[in-house]
Amino acid sequence: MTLRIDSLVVGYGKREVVKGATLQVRKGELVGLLGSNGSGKSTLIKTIAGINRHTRGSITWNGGTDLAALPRRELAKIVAYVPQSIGLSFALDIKEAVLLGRTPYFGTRPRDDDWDHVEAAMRLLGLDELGDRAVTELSGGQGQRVLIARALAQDPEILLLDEPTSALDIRYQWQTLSVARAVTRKNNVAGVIAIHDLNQAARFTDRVVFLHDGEVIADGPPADVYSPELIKRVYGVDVELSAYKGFVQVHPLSEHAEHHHRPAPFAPAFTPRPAEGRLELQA
Ligand SMILES: Nc1ncnc2c1ncn2[C@@H]1O[C@H](COP(=O)(O)OP(=O)(O)OP(=O)(O)O)[C@@H](O)[C@H]1O
Repeated sequence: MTLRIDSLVVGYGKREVVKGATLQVRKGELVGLLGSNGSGKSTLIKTIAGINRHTRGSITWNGGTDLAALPRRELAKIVAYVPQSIGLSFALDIKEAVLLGRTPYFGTRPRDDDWDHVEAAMRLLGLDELGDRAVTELSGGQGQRVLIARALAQDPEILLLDEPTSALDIRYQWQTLSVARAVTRKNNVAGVIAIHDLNQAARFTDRVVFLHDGEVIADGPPADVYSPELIKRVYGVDVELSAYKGFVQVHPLSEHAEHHHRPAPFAPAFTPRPAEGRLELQA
């Protein structure tokens, strides 16, 4: 019951971007994919989703199903993918857009069961409040929530989220990450989320995998994996770690932040006046 990615190589033209990545995601687990801009996170996620093709290695599910060899409709019953960018250009209302997630399951017409999935997904993402607006009229964050609802309506076994919270305000960031966390656990889904916020990754994921220049350089629970050395290597930033309610948290150290940690320079409250042979307090 595992998504296995073995020695995966993916490139654009002759340029390799994912360079032999190996990782696994078990059912019920949410894995955070971390790494600097351009490290290969989206490329890896799109390859699992069947959008990019790998040149070497393998992607298997449940001990042997080669995901890259599945017909598109069969793949869509297993894998749901939420892209980084919005791109909702069809003249559909919200409900119809979420219903697109059910197309692998019905023939010409959706059944009651399909609508049940649509309504449940809309409720989870707070979309029922938005009524029957056209998706082209939604804000960036509302559109992002429609895409996530569409992926959940798909009732996948593998859920791939590429920076799903980048356009969301803090309320919906937390709601979306909580939903991703809950859905992977409750529905026994293998979840992968590319995410930039190290603190949210620590809060919501079971495990983090760091990609660095297309290679996996760390893999494990955030509290075990995060270290100032690793973060310096990946992002070139000096950080300090702390614990908050049992979660590891990362604090970048700027010149300014370091200044606050230093004791104030010693300033005597009085000045000796040797000429007069005694000490006087300064006013
Ligand atoms: N369609 C493409 N054609 C050519 N090169 C691409 C394409 N998409 C991505 N790349 C290159 O592949 C590398 C990895 O990009 P990718 O989008 O996978 O990184 P990422 O880790 O998701 O980055 P970010 O954090 O900025 O989203 C980058 O150098 C990028 O320029």
